[in-house]
Amino acid sequence: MMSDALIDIQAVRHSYRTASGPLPVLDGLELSVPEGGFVAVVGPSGCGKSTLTRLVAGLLIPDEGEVRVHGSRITAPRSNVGMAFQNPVLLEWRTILQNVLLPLEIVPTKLTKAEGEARARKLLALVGLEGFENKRPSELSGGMKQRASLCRALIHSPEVLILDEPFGALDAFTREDLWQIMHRVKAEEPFTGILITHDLRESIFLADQVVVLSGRPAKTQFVLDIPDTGLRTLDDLYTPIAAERLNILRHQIEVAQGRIPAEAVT
Ligand SMILES: Nc1ncnc2c1ncn2[C@@H]1O[C@H](COP(=O)(O)OP(=O)(O)OP(=O)(O)O)[C@@H](O)[C@H]1O
Repeated sequence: MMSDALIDIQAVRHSYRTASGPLPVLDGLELSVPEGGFVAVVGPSGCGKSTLTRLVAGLLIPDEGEVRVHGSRITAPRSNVGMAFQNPVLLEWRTILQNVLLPLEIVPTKLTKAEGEARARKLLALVGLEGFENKRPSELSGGMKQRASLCRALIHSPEVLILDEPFGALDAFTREDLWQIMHRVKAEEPFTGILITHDLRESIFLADQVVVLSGRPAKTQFVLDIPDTGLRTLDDLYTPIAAERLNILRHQIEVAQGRIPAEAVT
């Protein structure tokens, strides 16, 4: 199918082979992210959200259906992807700056060593870590480590940024700080991204589209567009429209969990 989406997932089905037989995880996954788009994916625990990120990174080829990036079918692992996870996994024997530079040692880059370092310093300043370049990971708080991990995911200007619950382990205030930092980063360093999250407020604050997956095997159950209304502030989460969006998504999650019938929310 022709599409101008940067990431285009169509009719994907996949089962893991396990000792006790095939485990169907995805059945009817559809997802489309335009260039510069930021899509949040929410769904019941264990429904296949991380599996979706593996498909986009080319770490997993689906049994059926297609995963395309820029129109090309993904058939092998992709280096042009940036990833950040709940656990920031920074290397203790490297400084923060050296940690951020790590992807440039692994994936092909046009940047010289000096340019790479300048970019790393710029990204660190953008997330408020100026002055921490030469610290070790253990000298940083959880939120600061996660900010460094975000810089590392962006250092090679990836075609796609995949964030798999990056703020999940942080306390509520730190998480809200990170949300605001994400907006700053997106404005200064535009990216195309997929955010996996369990936090509905996070999804409507950060993304321009929220995709709800059904229970396993997951299909795309519901899509909510969040129109671009310019810069978002935390106050926007306490408006009637935000309350309405959260209510819609909460009900969709209840449907996905099988706790209420689909008819109850239409
Ligand atoms: N390599 C694998 N082999 C077999 N089963 C797997 C494999 N990876 C994941 N699974 C199973 O597939 C299902 C979906 O896993 P996945 O990690 O994609 O879900 P998730 O939605 O990200 O979960 P959570 O919300 O708990 O983070 C789970 O039941 C998991 O146990």
